[in-house]
Amino acid sequence: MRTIEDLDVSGKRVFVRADLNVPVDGDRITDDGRIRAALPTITELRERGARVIVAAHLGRPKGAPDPRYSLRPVAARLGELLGTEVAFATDTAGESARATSAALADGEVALLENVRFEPGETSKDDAERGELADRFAQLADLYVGDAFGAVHRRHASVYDLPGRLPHAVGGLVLTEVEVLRKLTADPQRPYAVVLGGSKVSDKLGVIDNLLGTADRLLIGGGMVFTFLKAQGYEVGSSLLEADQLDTVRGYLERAEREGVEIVLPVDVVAAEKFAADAPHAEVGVDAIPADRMGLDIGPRSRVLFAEKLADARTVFWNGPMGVFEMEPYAGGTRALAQALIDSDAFTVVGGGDSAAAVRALGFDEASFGHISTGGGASLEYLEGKDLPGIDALA
Ligand SMILES: Nc1ncnc2c1ncn2[C@@H]1O[C@H](COP(=O)(O)OP(=O)(O)O)[C@@H](O)[C@H]1O
Ligand SMILES: O=C(OP(=O)(O)O)[C@H](O)COP(=O)(O)O
Repeated sequence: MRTIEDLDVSGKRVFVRADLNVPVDGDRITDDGRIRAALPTITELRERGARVIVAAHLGRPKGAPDPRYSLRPVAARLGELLGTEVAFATDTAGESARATSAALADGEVALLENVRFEPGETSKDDAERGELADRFAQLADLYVGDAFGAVHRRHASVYDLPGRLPHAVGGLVLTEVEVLRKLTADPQRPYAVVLGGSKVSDKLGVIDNLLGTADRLLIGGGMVFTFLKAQGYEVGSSLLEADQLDTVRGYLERAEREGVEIVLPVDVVAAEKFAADAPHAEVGVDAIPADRMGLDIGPRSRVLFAEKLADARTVFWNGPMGVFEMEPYAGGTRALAQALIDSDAFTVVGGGDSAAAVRALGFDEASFGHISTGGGASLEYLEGKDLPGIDALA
């Protein structure tokens, strides 16, 4: 795979696909970790005289412009961090994108509007993605793939575009893969994987493969309720993937057969609604009221999870244990982060929100072995799956 050192970038327009999918509250960026992680590649390209066109997604808009998902605030923050103006194209691959990229001088940077405003970006149809990739290709001379958090997505700007331009892999992707390789090659055991968060349908599938590699699987966050329901508990109005219950029962049986320990919470914090000021209480998993939703793991579960991590030698964690953005439901995630720090294990925290949680709750990033910018991407890498955004760079 070519790296950016192998490209002659001086005076060239370089399309950099980055993962700038940061958490936002209105137009305020609540954690800029992914923007910071994108800086080294952009800075090196600028210093070598490239005209840098950055492309990225924010959230999951439905293939049309939606002001809630505009990257404009990200352009401003990127400019602050780079210490230079970042031009912002108000469309993704249209008139503004063409004019903005054409106006760049050597060493200057532009950011395109959210690539997911174009239906072709995430389309399952090769031709539709290809049509968008063709338009992207007209904006630039070279392509750099540096969006580690999105390399598991077969999307136009990640997968189809590199085949249309001379390309190279970015330094962030290289660093991430180097660390994660340690976890696939020969992890020190016991090897524990902690899964949580809200992208439940996306991430349930990885469990099948993790049962073959991990010694212990701890389940928290929104993932919990499909497991509890599969075991016969009522979960009220909690996040539930009702069509995955049989799959999850299959995982539980297989884990039992193969001696992999699946650790589930024994209590949760159940709230009347998804709000920080909602009435809430700690309840056993056998007593979740029908009109309440589980928004965090409970105190007994926090102790249990810490015990299960204490003697681990390797831990991979993706997905917050609860809705950490609201203080009443942050305790589980805080306790889990502390348990990783207290263990002697090599610890990897992956995922946009998991990394943001660790920082928001005041932990020192240096207390962890590695903080990865990719959650789903790391998990698919650990599964040994082909990652479209890396394969396309070969
Ligand atoms: N019990 C829960 N119910 C609903 N959402 C939850 C629950 N636990 C955690 N979450 C949410 O999960 C989100 C992060 O999930 P996800 O995107 O899968 O993680 P990551 O970005 O780290 O890969 C957070 O915004 C958090 O509020
Ligand atoms: O936030 C991301 O992934 P993550 O939540 O698994 O870390 C990436 O930006 C990918 O976003 P997507 O899961 O909407 O494709």
